Amino acid sequence: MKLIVVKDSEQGGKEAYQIFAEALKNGATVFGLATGSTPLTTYQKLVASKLDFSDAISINLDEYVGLKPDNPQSYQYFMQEHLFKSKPFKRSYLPQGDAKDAAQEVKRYDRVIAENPIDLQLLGIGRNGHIGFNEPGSDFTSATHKVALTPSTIAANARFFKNKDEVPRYAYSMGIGTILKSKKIILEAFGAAKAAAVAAMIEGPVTPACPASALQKHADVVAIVDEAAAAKLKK
Ligand SMILES: O=P(O)(O)OC[C@H]1O[C@](O)(CO)[C@@H](O)[C@@H]1O
Repeated sequence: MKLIVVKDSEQGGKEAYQIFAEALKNGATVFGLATGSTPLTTYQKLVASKLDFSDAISINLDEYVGLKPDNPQSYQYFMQEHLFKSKPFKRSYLPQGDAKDAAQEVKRYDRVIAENPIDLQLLGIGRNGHIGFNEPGSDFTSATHKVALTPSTIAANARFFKNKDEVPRYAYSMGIGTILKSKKIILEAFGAAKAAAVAAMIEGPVTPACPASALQKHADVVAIVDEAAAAKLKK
């Protein structure tokens, strides 16, 4: 795993932007995207740039179960607001939060990914080491699935809702197996709250206790980490 330590999320966004620009220049057409506060500076740089994604495809990592796409807390809405309305892609895919049949929905999403192999996947990391919504204990070979969120993730994401009770209890998420099939991966982590997860991801054993440690098995991962999130690394 290549590690880039930056001063702050602003610098981190610039580094990630460069990798997106390079990938696009080199013919990448399918971009895996993430939500949460972490990728925001990257999206700001993409929006401010001249990069053209109108021939490219985006595939998001996850979506809350039960939320309609026009719900302001949905990841579909988030992506529209922060990226797609300014930088449209030819096609943008997210799991459908209000799908009637969960089993069909995860199959549909896996077909989308199989038909559009991901060239560059952007990831954040949860305080408990989750990637996408693959919580500790997740199977490293998993495909898209319905996940029960842990109390720690519900508490962390409550800041985006009126209160904790409004946070959905389930999400659809690409699996770790799906994520590992991406050709190249950028993982961003900013802030002291991510320091323990970053140390476990990079220096800890490869174990489902830290889902992000699965990235040690991938040949082309760039971790972009700010100084606060890098603070618990030994080297
Ligand atoms: O970036 P945040 O808001 O700290 O969230 C951490 C991670 O958890 C998720 O929200 C779960 O999907 C990711 O999208 C994100 O990268």
